[in-house]
Amino acid sequence: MEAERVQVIASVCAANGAMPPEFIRSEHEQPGITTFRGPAPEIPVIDLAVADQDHLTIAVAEASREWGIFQLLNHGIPEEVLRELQRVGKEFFELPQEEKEMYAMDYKPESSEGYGTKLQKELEGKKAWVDFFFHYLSPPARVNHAIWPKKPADYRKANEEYVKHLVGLVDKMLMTLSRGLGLGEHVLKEELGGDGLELRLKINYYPPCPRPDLALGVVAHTDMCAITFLVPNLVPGLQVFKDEHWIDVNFIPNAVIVHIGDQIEILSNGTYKSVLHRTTVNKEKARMSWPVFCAPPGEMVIGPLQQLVGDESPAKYKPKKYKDYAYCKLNKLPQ
Ligand SMILES: O=C(O)CCC(=O)C(=O)O
Ligand SMILES: [Fe+2]
Repeated sequence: MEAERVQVIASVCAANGAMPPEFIRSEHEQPGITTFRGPAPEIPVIDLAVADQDHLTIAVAEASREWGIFQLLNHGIPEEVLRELQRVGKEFFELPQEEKEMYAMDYKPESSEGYGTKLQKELEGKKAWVDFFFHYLSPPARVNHAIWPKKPADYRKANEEYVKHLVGLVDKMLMTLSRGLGLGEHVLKEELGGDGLELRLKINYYPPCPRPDLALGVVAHTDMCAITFLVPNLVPGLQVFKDEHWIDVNFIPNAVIVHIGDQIEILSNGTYKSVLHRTTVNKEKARMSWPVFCAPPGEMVIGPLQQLVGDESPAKYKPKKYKDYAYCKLNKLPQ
């Protein structure tokens, strides 16, 4: 089935100013109504250059317990590497439509890769104002360069450079999160498959939208993976649900945004929170973001760490193979 790309719909809207009704959210979701306008706390910002290991552990553990999301400064990924990742992704989405369609993904397995748009409408029959591209970045055995964009020509180089830096940051944060639970620093990574940990890039492309007050980019969700590392472009749009309010994440140039996902919430037996988040869109500008979802291999069984479970703190989640968890989540079945 040929999907209708939001980018194509948006170019028609830009010409006639009309907003297609399937993108108009009901009032309880509309960002124009539900975005909190009062003074809101900012999501935690953690500067890796100033934090010594103990302070870093305390800051990361607290942010992960209270928020499930934080921004990292001085994370060690050079600015030029981020700029290149963003440039090549943007150039891909600016290619003629028929060139992008050569990468159209098939939606069968959970691990699909390629160019896509959400086919099924969500609850209440509404559609998300976003197109995307998915592909693995790591481990090498999982990477299929045949599906990576061939244009621009330096797409591969820019992405390989990014992942080279990112894997070190992922390890560092998993070690920090382990220490924050009072565990040995390698515990979380091992429970997530060790070097088999899978990093999958998604590029989100949110075209300009005539009525950003009525539409949503990505609808409210928690990430099903273990942990997500996200780089946005300059257009704001990420919101998190905190203390019953949808609040905007403030933009900090060159920061990397870290989301705790469902699998770390489960491993930590609920100590760390998988953050509920969504995205809004912009009237004039295309918003883009580059989340990298870090997840265990599908066969790994994930459940509360036995070191964290006892009479005082019974297990809150059932152990489950990650692929079964993903299947239930994607099909909206109970876990
Ligand atoms: O675009 C963003 O900032 C967030 C996207 C997101 O939450 C997702 O793709 O899972
Ligand atoms: Fe997300």
